[in-house]
Amino acid sequence: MSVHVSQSAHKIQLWRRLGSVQYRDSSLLQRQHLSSFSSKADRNDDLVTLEASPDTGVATLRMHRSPANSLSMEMMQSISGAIRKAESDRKIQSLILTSSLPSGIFSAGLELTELYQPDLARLPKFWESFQQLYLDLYGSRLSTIASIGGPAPAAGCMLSLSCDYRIMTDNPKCTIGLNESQLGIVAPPWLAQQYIDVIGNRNAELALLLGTLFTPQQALTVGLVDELVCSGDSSIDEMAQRKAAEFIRIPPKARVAAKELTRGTQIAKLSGNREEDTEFFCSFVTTDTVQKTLGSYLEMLAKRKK
Ligand SMILES: CCCCCC/C=C\CC(=O)SCCNC(=O)CCNC(=O)[C@H](O)C(C)(C)COP(=O)(O)OP(=O)(O)OC[C@H]1O[C@@H](n2cnc3c(N)ncnc32)[C@H](O)[C@@H]1OP(=O)(O)O
Repeated sequence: MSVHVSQSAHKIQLWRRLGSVQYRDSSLLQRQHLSSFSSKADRNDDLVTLEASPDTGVATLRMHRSPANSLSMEMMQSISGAIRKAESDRKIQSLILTSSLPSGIFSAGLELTELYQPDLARLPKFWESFQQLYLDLYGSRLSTIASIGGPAPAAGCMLSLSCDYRIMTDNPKCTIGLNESQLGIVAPPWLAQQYIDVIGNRNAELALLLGTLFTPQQALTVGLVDELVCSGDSSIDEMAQRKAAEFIRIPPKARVAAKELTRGTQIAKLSGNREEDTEFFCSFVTTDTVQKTLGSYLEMLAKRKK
């Protein structure tokens, strides 16, 4: 236990050092105009759908925030709300998390307009919603299955890592991983720890440094996903339903206790450190250096599209 705490404290210090030393004294934001990245608050609640089936004990949470299921504050709150709703139904034991966007994109990660030239009053609430989503999904009493039919970079990968089981479509265009370093940012310690726990220290170290996005085959090899579905095989939804049924056959109390064994420490750690984590995020993301790099990344995305 004490080893865990000291390792985590060290990680937080490393994260903080990136903000306070490398980017010290750079508090003014560079304002750049990027017309295609201008949205901020979502106007409606129609971002996710929850379909619960008391007969099977399985609920399906479908994300459909067009165009890429990027995680705005409202989107994260909607997902958290749907997880809690499913949990409140005692007949539900399993949750499948998936996308219903026609493009198949699972989630493009954090909504970049929340990070770039951010609304400073909204920024802490945005980050708290991200923490809350992690706590709700990673700590859920439900068995959770990510059905990943498209790309899942950065916080999209976090959604998958927070589930108990990950099934992905075997299409090389669908990549997954924590690519933050490519954007000039770094994953928070609790997200990096999930990565380490799932793919091992060395794989995580290299992938975090390089911002690697794994193809499905590579993701399977490093253990980032548990199973691949080839087109022509049974559908990814059917496979997710089958896996959910397998989890449901385990007595729920034992299943939840087993989850607590592997996740409890990390969940308690973030729960006790939310304010500090938020303060660090807000000061880090608003530095000149991070803002410039995010601006360039957004331009690159817009150009790539053209
Ligand atoms: C400072 C400390 C912060 C620490 C935080 C650490 C935790 C998490 C960080 C993040 O999650 S940052 C987000 C990282 N995400 C990405 O790098 C993904 C960027 N997007 C893509 O690579 C691609 O869009 C895609 C997901 C692979 C899909 O590619 P595809 O070719 O199918 O579609 P596109 O044409 O590129 O995109 C469609 C549409 O979506 C918009 N979009 C994509 N990603 C985002 C996003 N993250 N936020 C906002 N908007 C996004 C893209 O601009 C297109 O919009 P339109 O032009 O169609 O309006």
